[in-house]
Amino acid sequence: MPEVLSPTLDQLRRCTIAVDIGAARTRVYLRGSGLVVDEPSVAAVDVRTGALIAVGKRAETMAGRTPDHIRVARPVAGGAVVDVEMAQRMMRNVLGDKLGRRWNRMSLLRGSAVLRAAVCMPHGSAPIARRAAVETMYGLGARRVEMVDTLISAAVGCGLPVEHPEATMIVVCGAGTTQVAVLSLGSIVAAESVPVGGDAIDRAVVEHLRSRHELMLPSQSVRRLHQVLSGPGSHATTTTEVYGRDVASGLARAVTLRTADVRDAMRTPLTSVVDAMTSVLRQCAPDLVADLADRGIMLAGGSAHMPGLDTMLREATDMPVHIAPNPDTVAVRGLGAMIEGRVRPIALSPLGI
Ligand SMILES: Nc1ncnc2c1ncn2[C@@H]1O[C@H](COP(=O)(O)OP(=O)(O)OP(=O)(O)O)[C@@H](O)[C@H]1O
Repeated sequence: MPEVLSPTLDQLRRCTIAVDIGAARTRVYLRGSGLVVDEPSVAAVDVRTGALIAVGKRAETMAGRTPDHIRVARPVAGGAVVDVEMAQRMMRNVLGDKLGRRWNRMSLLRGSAVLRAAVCMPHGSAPIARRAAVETMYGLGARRVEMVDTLISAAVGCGLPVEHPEATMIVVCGAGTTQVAVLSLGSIVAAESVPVGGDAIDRAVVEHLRSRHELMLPSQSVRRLHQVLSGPGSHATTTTEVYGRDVASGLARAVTLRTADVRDAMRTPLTSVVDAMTSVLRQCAPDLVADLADRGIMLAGGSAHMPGLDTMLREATDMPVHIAPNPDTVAVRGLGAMIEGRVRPIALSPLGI
């Protein structure tokens, strides 16, 4: 059971940067400066020369539109860096000189001092995933890497009172993974991680259109569809027209979709998220579950922005669901708070003294 507020807080305070390398976005917090990088985890490479053509937002816009000699690579998948070299090149590029001057100045000031980085890792990461994260950071000049469970840094980033004896529940729904935890007294009481996130929910909507309406929807259109159909003020009967390519003829065609259709499509991947939530609750003592019934669940991660997701989780669990402020950056901001020393260590007096 990982400790939230443990002696490693001292080690974290010695870190210069806090990093969250996600399947969708890479975020870097620099001590003393705040969030300096929040870019898509994407790199475009010329396969003939191996040269990097674009990274981040510019590379992401190229996806699906490139000629044969350009490959759009995503070096992070399923909560782990799957291509260390590409991740290093991408990060070096998105960081530019944001880190360089300061990182170099610090190494001069400290002589041979060890440059430390803090990285948040998805709950239950395999050793190979941890190794890949460490190697990625070594390639950027770090000489020591401290790892923190994403659920813990996200809870801190949401401002949840994790060190108190009452239970708090957090659901971090990212692009490829959803992590769920109940925390109390600075520790994770129970947690689960499922390989389902916003991307799987989007894919379910695209698949619904393909199988029910024989329409291929461009992936960029899914977000607009969510906003129109599941946003504030929409009802089950609200409709919108979506354009795509007819599966058989290949020609452009429109279909009319209802909010209820989109929600039905989202429900299938969400079943695993709800199962993970109920499994975590089952592992908790009744007193903790009673706390949660009052306080509710904090929803974080980029997919918390998805209109209607909070309502669907509320309906499925019968518990209040609150969306964290700036939910997509909570993990890196929580880690940032730790490296800045803004997180108080837990102080428990030994019994009988
Ligand atoms: N406004 C929005 N509406 C709908 N979905 C959104 C919105 N903003 C972000 N998302 C979704 O959030 C996901 C990205 O979330 P986040 O940035 O937390 O991912 P990540 O940390 O890189 O991923 P992971 O934790 O799985 O490695 C994507 O699936 C994206 O489609």
